[in-house]
Amino acid sequence: MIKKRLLKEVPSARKYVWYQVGLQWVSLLANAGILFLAAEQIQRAGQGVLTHGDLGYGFGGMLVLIGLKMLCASRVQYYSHLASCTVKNQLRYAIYDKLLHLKQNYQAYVSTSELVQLSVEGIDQLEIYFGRYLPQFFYSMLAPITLFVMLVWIEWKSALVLLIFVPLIPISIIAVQKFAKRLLSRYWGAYTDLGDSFLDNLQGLTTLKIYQADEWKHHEMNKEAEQFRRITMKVLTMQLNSVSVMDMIAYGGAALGCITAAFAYINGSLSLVGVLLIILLSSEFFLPLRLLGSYFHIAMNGMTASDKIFRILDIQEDKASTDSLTDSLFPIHVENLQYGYLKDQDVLKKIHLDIPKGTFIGVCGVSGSGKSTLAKVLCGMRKDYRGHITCGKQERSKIEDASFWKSACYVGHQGFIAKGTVKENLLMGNEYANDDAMWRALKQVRLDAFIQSQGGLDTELEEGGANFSGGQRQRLVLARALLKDCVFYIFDEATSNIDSESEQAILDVIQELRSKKTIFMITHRLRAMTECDHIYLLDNGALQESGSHQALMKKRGKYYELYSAQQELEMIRGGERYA
Ligand SMILES: Nc1ncnc2c1ncn2[C@@H]1O[C@H](COP(=O)(O)OP(=O)(O)OP(=O)(O)O)[C@@H](O)[C@H]1O
Repeated sequence: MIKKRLLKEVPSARKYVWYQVGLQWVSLLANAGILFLAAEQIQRAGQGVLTHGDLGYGFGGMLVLIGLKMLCASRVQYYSHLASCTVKNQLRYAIYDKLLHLKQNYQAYVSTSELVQLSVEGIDQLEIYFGRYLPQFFYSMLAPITLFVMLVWIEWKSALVLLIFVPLIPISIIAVQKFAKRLLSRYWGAYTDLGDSFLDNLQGLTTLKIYQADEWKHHEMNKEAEQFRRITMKVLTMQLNSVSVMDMIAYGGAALGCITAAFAYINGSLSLVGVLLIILLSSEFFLPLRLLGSYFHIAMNGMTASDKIFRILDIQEDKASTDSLTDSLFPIHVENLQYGYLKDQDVLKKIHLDIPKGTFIGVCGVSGSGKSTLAKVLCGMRKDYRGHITCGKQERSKIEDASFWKSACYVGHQGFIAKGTVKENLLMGNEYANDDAMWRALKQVRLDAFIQSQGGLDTELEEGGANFSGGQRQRLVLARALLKDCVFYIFDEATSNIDSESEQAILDVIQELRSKKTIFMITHRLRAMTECDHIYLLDNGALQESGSHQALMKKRGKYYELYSAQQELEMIRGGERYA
């Protein structure tokens, strides 16, 4: 019923839990005092001996105790809030910190939507665990014992009856716990799956509309949502049933305690004050546990979410990647490289390749041959490879990413563009770049005239650069990469899915760069490869051919076949265009 790891994870929230328990206990004593004073007044009134002095003393005392109770209640709220805030802050910080340590690699372990759900709603559920459930847990142990100690002096039989019924409530909670755990695990599974599908479908809505597949996806989502609704209803039913059982125990126990006290009063072994006190306090025996039971289900939800949060926090980071790049990045030497996303399914198979300083290296191959995977491994996004990648004399997997990225830059086919101005996006490449340098870079990628016409460097970009065309976005990404001015550029399909004018502009820039930098270019457009110093052709994850464009063409192997087929296709397209 208590998760020790959660308590350990947020030590600073623990003191607020104890403060709440203490204040609730003081409030219980105050309540007992109020009831005692009220019972005493009633007895005196019944005996006809109630004086003005008694009334003043009784009501005055009750007012003071009511004030104390109110103060305790407000402080309990305050500390509950503090406990929740501390937990939320610390756990969200821990997740964020973990993500920073996992770097680009985090998606290998957890999907973005699951991460968002756990960090937002999952942690919100823990707010109740710390803010309400935990203090209530300890208080509901303390309250019946305190009341028993008080009432046992008044009438031991009634006190014992009340005490005996109390443990039945936690027993009923424990009985449903096992079932609840399984059910809540399924609930969270359905919830994160639905979140994944929702995000996926939202991102691909345009494509779904184009293929008129939105209706079909709509039905799929409805099915998933229905599954989620069913499991949610099961969770609610389980919670309501369990609350009903607890109510039966609580009210049954209180009633039995009251009946025992009433008999004692009739027999004359108990005073009126005693019987009134037992009747009025009997519900206090059960109320804390009854409340604990209703918090328990929400807390269980949080505990299940916490299992998933701990799974993220427990991901083993690449502790080995702590070395700075001490010497030159070059030559980069890849030897016997093997890598697979899944166990026993290698996507890269015993690859050997060299990237000497100042060379222009090309990698090609049909779709799915492993080109992007090779780039990911080279960039350190996947470090659990077998074989060797040495940068100078250092193993790539041991080099800290920040140190690697000081010398290198990666340009993929969909570079990240942040909401903000063109200038802000360019400054990401080099925070010290001045306006002249930015205009030079924009000119190099042939985007200067367009940016000028839009309002200059302060032109606003929407999220993801949505108000720019695909080609303009890609040229902006390249301008940013140029401003970085590093020694090693990795281009991974940097010209795919864009117009021919933008493609040519990007290829021209890469050509210009080759005299000054080391370039590793992945593309399936073989026309762009003819100027490479060395080309590697991958086939099904293995290195099939390598050499210069001329040597590979002479060889008349796979490269020749692919190149000739693409040339033919382009000629046909060209013919069609001019027909
Ligand atoms: N995250 C992933 N998890 C599991 N398998 C993956 C993942 N990414 C890629 N793969 C698999 O690895 C293989 C190589 O993919 P990769 O993206 O490296 O190919 P590629 O040559 O770059 O293809 P393309 O030219 O189409 O981009 C494919 O069979 C693909 O299904």
